[in-house]
Amino acid sequence: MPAALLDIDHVSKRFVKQPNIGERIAGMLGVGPKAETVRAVTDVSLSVAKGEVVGLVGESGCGKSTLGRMIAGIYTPSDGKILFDKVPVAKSQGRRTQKLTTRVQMIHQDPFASLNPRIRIGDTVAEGPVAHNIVKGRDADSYVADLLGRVGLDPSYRRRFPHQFSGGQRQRIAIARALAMKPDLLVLDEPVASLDVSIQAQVLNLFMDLRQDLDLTGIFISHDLGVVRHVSDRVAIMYLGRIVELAPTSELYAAPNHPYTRALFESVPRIGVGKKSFRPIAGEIPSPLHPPSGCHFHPRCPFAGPRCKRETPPLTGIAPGRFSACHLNTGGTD
Ligand SMILES: Nc1ncnc2c1ncn2[C@@H]1O[C@H](COP(=O)(O)OP(=O)(O)OP(=O)(O)O)[C@@H](O)[C@H]1O
Repeated sequence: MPAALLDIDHVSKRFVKQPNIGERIAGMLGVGPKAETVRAVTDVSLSVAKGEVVGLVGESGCGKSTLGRMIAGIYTPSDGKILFDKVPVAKSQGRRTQKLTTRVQMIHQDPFASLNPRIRIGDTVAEGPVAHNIVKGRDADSYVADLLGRVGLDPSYRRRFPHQFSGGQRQRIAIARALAMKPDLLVLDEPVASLDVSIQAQVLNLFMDLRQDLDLTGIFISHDLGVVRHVSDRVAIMYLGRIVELAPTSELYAAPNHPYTRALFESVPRIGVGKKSFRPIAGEIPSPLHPPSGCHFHPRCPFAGPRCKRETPPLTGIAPGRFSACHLNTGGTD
């Protein structure tokens, strides 16, 4: 196994959810809610090797974006640490870390929101690399023209404004802007979720080509199992802030182990198969304000026993390179 470029070590993130003004006044009178803690990410450990792409999958609210933002240095972990090339990634770590964060770039779901509508996209793409001395101001124009060509856009488009582009083109611009920083690691947060299916395929293929050409390392966040399968070497399945299964992509899709992973696969509708071929996962996702005891999935799990309510199963090796957090793999559920 090559040395890890990214090391996530027992990382958790909690947010304190403050009551709104009305609730605060009610709180002062002793009848309103108090500040509550959202456990967005809990005790996640993961190493990513250079050149590897790891997919993060899970239902809405399971903590994928929060983990991605911690990796990109946007959020600071509440506990644990994240090392990029052996140096901590966190805003609070000072100048060395700030410089480092240019090596980690994040691409978001909504490319329009991340592009300033009043700035020509050539200037948007050039802004970061000029500010960080990656390219000199006088060379910026040709640098941007080259990058646009690389992401499949006509170099002359650099004089246009964001509203003159389609969704797929904007996402290409967002990729060009991230690549302009010469990153070693890209965190892609639902990068194709807002695009039409045919455009999704184009953007995914572009990512795959760039990945090969530039030897990029990636964290690919998506709720879409099909998309993640296409781009990832390994996949981590998250449930309510924890990784419950981690495996090489082909092995995970051939034989998912964790009951949640299996339920997730069974809940995906497939083209050409009868309506009864998919089964939604039973019950609702519990609130991360009050996660269930033991295994967070136990209230929805068909195999849950008393041990699952009592003990949190650790992520345990079940085969070379495969990990799952389920008591069924370690002596049963009682
Ligand atoms: N800044 C914040 N303040 C308070 N709570 C937050 C904040 N950011 C995220 N959360 C909460 O943390 C939990 C995890 O959110 P997160 O966005 O990481 O999940 P996700 O898996 O990326 O979901 P989605 O796919 O819907 O974006 C959610 O309950 C969310 O409401």
